[in-house]
Amino acid sequence: MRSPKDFFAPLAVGAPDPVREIPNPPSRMIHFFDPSNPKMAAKVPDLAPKVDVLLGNLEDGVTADRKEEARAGLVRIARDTDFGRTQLWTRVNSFDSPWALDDLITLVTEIGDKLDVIMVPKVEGARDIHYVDRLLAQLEARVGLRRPLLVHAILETAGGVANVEEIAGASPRMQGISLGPADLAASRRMKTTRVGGGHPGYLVRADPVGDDPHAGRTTYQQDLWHYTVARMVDACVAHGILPYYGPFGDIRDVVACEDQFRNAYLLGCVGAWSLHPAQIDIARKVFSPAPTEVAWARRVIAAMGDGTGAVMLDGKMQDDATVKQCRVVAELADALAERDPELAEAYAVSAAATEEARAE
Ligand SMILES: CC(=O)SCCNC(=O)CCNC(=O)[C@H](O)C(C)(C)COP(=O)(O)OP(=O)(O)OC[C@H]1O[C@@H](n2cnc3c(N)ncnc32)[C@H](O)[C@@H]1OP(=O)(O)O
Ligand SMILES: O=CC(=O)O
Ligand SMILES: [Mg+2]
Repeated sequence: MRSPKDFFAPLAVGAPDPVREIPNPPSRMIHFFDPSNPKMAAKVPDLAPKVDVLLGNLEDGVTADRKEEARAGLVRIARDTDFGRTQLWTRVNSFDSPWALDDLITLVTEIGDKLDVIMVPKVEGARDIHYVDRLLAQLEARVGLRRPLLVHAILETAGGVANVEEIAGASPRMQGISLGPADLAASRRMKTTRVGGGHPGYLVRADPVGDDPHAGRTTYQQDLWHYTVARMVDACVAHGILPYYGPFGDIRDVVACEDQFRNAYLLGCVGAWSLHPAQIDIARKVFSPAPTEVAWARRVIAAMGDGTGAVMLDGKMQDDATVKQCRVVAELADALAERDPELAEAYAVSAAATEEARAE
């Protein structure tokens, strides 16, 4: 275990000081693109202003014979594109692969100043984070980076889930964790071939009425990922880092995608991956609180004055705890409004409408 006293000392001479607080700009959608795919690469400049995070993916989804091209493509794109306020992330290959070492060396030395976060797949435990932590410090020192790169782990092995708390707290570089339901299903030997979402066979059934065990028994499909997402959220929040839902593979099923993203949002996740342009607006909608929720949160905050005691609002009890719940929503809305003029307008309109309703 690393001593708390030296947790914030650089791991290489000349590397930048580690961050003490994880930056939390909007990251509602982490949009994946394959830098070796010319069609996707051509869309990056147009996509940049529409997404919170663009991620150049080098791992699964990129064929083995295009790994080098993907790496070189990402270097080119990072140098040639104005990303504005949009963050640039990458997902490197897994540490047991023949490509990971060159991914890290090339990307940090060539475009380390452009990258915000390095996503690491198939993290099994703190040992994987310690490895990348030291290596990044050495590379940062070599090229003289002044800002440390942050690390994001994918939770996609049974071992990783068993060790999720130690992963979340393994380094001051830890920015967040995403659920990886495809690899995790394989690792656990779950019998689903879907990428995220529920399964018609995983259900609860209402009790029988009368003697017929088949008649009138409604079933409800369940979320296969509930336990893991909840566990991941607790591990992340306990360590001051950010939880994300990962991929939803049925691109055409925009309804189920929205439901899966919303489950994650309600449980505490700050964003999800978008694999296709069609999923960008779903994530924006789901991970931005609805104007009515924001208006309600602001009403509770206003009614609670200094935030202590108990009051009744529209028949609902409010107290010190509910005002904290409402601050989560209101603070998220303020942060998003700062970035997104459309949302700023929607939240301002809802605030004005609430004021009017109260005055009447
Ligand atoms: C389990 C995991 O690890 S998930 C993460 C790894 N996987 C990925 O990153 C997958 C990323 N996404 C993709 O590869 C693609 O979206 C696919 C394969 C799912 C579907 O691709 P297509 O069959 O081309 O979809 P579709 O025909 O609807 O695409 C429409 C257009 O959007 C483009 N497009 C598709 N996905 C993306 C994307 N992620 N980013 C930018 N552009 C995209 C296509 O190139 C196509 O361009 P065109 O109009 O110039 O021809
Ligand atoms: O990498 C993501 C996954 O679901 O696997
Ligand atoms: Mg995976």
